[in-house]
Amino acid sequence: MSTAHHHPRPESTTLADLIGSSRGSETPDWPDEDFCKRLPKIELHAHLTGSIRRETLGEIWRKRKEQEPDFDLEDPLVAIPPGKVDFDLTTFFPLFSKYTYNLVNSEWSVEHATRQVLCDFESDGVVYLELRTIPRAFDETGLTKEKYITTILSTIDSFQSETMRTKLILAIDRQNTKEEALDTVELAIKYKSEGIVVGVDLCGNPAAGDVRIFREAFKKAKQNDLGITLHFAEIERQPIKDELDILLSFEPQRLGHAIHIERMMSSQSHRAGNHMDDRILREIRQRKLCIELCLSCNVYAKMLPDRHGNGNGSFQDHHFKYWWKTDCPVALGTDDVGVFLSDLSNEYYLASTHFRVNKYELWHLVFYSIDAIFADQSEKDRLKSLLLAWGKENNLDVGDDDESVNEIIDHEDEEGENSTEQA
Ligand SMILES: CNc1ncnc2c1ncn2[C@@H]1O[C@H](COP(=O)(O)O)[C@@H](O)[C@H]1O
Repeated sequence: MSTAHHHPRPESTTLADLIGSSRGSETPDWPDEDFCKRLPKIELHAHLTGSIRRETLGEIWRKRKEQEPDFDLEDPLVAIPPGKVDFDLTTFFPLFSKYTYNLVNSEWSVEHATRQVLCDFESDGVVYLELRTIPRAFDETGLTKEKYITTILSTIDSFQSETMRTKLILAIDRQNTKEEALDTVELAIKYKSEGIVVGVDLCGNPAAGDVRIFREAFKKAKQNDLGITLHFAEIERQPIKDELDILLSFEPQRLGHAIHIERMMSSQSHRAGNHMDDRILREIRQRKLCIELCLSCNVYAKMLPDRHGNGNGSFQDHHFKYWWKTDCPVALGTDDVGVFLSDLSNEYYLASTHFRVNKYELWHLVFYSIDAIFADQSEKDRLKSLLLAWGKENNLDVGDDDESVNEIIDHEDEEGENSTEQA
């Protein structure tokens, strides 16, 4: 990757060396936590309900208890103990369906929780945020899907500032019906003109659902100029054989997680006879789709294949290692910071320490992902000038303008094709 040409990486051999050197004063190229916090960041993969702090759930729970002493949902401190992050895919989804959705189910609680989520992203140095949420109706409080969304939209609207701009993606749950998916797209179309709703996502339990039924919904989203991002290959065996082909036929600009598609990482699967399809990988790289990567989520939820033979995949096994050297933009994201307890600056710090990403390269990751946001050109321009100015102030060799940075990006594009094979 050409950025490495600008800033050769020291030949540290162990992670301990690397973490040590990144904190040492002799190697100013290595980011520390403060750098990662100050770096103006873009968050493109954050689920609203999964981003709610446990303390906030506690506040909502206590208020509810005051109003309804018979309210019998467990205290969040018991249901989701402080510090617990080891949810796997079988315990993770029920956390929402069995707990959070029974608590955050009224206009007040949705607004209160959304406000806290926005505050937290802003104070972590996020300058552009795309939150996503599945429109949900709550019969017990009479909150309709539309009211749920308009409550979030007005909270976002009242929070907009020069420091952080927020957009909203409406998500289709893999367990939705065809009609429910179409309704979600209709809602997105209806609110798009107000400027906050920018796209549609497909998420939910990756072991469930048949994505073929969503063809029409995504076609409609595309026709109406909504951005499309899809959770992709989160598990090794998709519920239907050609799921990944079908998802690519929805013409997404971005893919979330994109874990189980890389041949280089699947030698064990090869032996087991479920080898990944290089065609899918090539297609993604040819289209230069933006890959939204969530390190802590994937490690804590044990979603990564074990490549070092020491149990579940660790940070070093993360496919960030692969993607950040391709010409596909990589957008680091938190996924569910309320569950995995790692904020976006920490995700940058983790990437930097585990994969030897220097300050310039970290900055470049953000810069290169700007074109993958779903907002319009004026927002992209704002972010580019902000990043360029910040890079200069912090003595990064960012070039004089947007174009000189893009020259580096063009150079990377030429390298793209071959590395699929090397991989
Ligand atoms: C491994 N990571 C993930 N993979 C797939 N879907 C995920 C997810 N993390 C969260 N969600 C989806 O987002 C909902 C919570 O936010 P909202 O109520 O919509 O705001 C969850 O119910 C789940 O369907």
